[in-house]
Amino acid sequence: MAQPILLLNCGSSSIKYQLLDPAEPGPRAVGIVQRIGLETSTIDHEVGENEYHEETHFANHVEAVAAVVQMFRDHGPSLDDVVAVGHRTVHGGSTFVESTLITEEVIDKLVELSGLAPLHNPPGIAGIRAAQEVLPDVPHVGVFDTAFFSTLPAEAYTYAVDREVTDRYSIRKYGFHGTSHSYVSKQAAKCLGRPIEETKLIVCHLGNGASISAVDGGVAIDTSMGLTPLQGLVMGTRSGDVDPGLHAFLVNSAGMTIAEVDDLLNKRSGMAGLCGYTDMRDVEAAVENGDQASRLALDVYVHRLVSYIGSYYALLGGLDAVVFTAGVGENADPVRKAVIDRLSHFGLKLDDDANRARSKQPRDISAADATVRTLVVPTNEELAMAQETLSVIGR
Ligand SMILES: Nc1ncnc2c1ncn2[C@@H]1O[C@H](COP(=O)(O)OP(=O)(O)O)[C@@H](O)[C@H]1O
Ligand SMILES: CC(=O)OP(=O)(O)O
Ligand SMILES: [Mg+2]
Repeated sequence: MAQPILLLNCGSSSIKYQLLDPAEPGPRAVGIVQRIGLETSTIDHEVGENEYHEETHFANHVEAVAAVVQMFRDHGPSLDDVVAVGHRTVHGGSTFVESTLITEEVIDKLVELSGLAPLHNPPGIAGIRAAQEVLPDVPHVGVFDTAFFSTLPAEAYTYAVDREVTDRYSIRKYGFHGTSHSYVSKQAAKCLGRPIEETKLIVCHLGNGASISAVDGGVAIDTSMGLTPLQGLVMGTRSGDVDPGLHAFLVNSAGMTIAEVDDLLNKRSGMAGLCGYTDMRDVEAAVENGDQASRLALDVYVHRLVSYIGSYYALLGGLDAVVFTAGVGENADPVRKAVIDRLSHFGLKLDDDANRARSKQPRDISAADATVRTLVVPTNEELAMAQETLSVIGR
C-alpha cells in the first residue's frame, strides 16, 4: 500500500520539502525555498522531470510555507493520499529525546522552548500550523535536531556552571542538526566501506546554521552547538563562540539590553556582521572582487573550523574521515580547500580536481596518498525524517 509522507524542513534561511514514499525508489516531489528574508528569495519545485522555479521575496517562513502549498496545488503531485507529515523540529529541550506525534501539548512545549531557538522553533511551528490546515486529518510528527545528541557523554554536555542553576533550568549542551549528523555519518561509513561501529568521523554540517560533531562508532561524543544553536562555528548571521563575558560587557558598558545582545549575536553577527553577506555565494564573489572585509570573514570562518577539527581529533583519539555536508559544505569547494590545506599534518590532503567537481553523490575528494579521508556527503534530512515519521505512526 502506498504511504506517501510529506516532509517539511524549516531551516533558518530555507525550507526544504519532499513528498516521498520510502517504498518507492525516489521522491515524488522535492523542493527548496532559499534566501528567506533576503531581497530575492527563490523557490524550486521538482516533480519527476519537471522543474518549476520562481524568484520573489518571502519576508518570513509563513509566506514561504504558503508558497510551498501553492506549488503543490499548481504543479502537483496531489497531497490527497498523504498518510503523515514529518516536521523538522529544532529544539526538543530535555522533554523530547525522540520523534513524537505532534499534539496541542507538544506545540505548547515547542512555543515554551522558542526562546532557546529563536530562529528555528517559531518557523517550525509556523510550518506545523500551515501543514495542519492543509492536511488536518493525518498525523503530524516532530523529528528533533537535538535527539541524536541526547546520548552525549556528561563530560561533553555539562557546562562548568553552578550545578544548582543548571539543574533547575535544564541547562546543558543539547546540540542541533542531529538528524543530519546521524544520516551523514551512516552514509560516510558506507562511502568508506567500513562498519560504522569501527569508524571515527568529524562531520562538518555547514549551512546557514553550521555545526560540527565528533562521531565515534556511530555515536556522537561532542558537537559545537550548545544550549541554543548559537554556540560554535561562525554562521550566516550567528556569531558562534564568543567570550561569555561579552554579554555583561555590552549590557554594563555599551548600554545594550539583553534582548539587543541576543538579537546582535543571532541576527547581525557571523558572516553578516563581518562583511554584510550571509550567503557564502555572495561572500565568495566579494572575495573574488577583492573585498577585504569578506576576505577576513572567510578567514575567521575557516580558522574556527580548523580549530574545532583539531580539538575533535584529540577527543576521538584517531580519525578516518572529515566529512563536509549542507549548503556550504556540499558546494563551497574553496572553503573545503582552505580548511583541508591547513590540516596536512593530520594526513588530510585533497585531490583538487575531485574537490572542484560538482556532484550530488557522496564522494571521496582526498588525494590518493592521504592517510585520513575527506568526504563530501549530501545530507538528506527529509529521507531520515521520513523513516522516523513512519516509525512513529507505526507505533
Ligand atoms: N553553490 C553554493 N556555493 C556556496 N555556498 C552555497 C551554495 N549553495 C548554497 N550555499 C550556502 O548554503 C547556505 C544554505 O545551506 P542550507 O544547508 O540549505 O542552510 P539552512 O538549512 O541552514 O537554511 C546558503 O546560505 C549559502 O551560504
Ligand atoms: C539548528 C540550525 O542552525 O539549523 P539551520 O542550519 O537549518 O538554520
Ligand atoms: Mg539546514
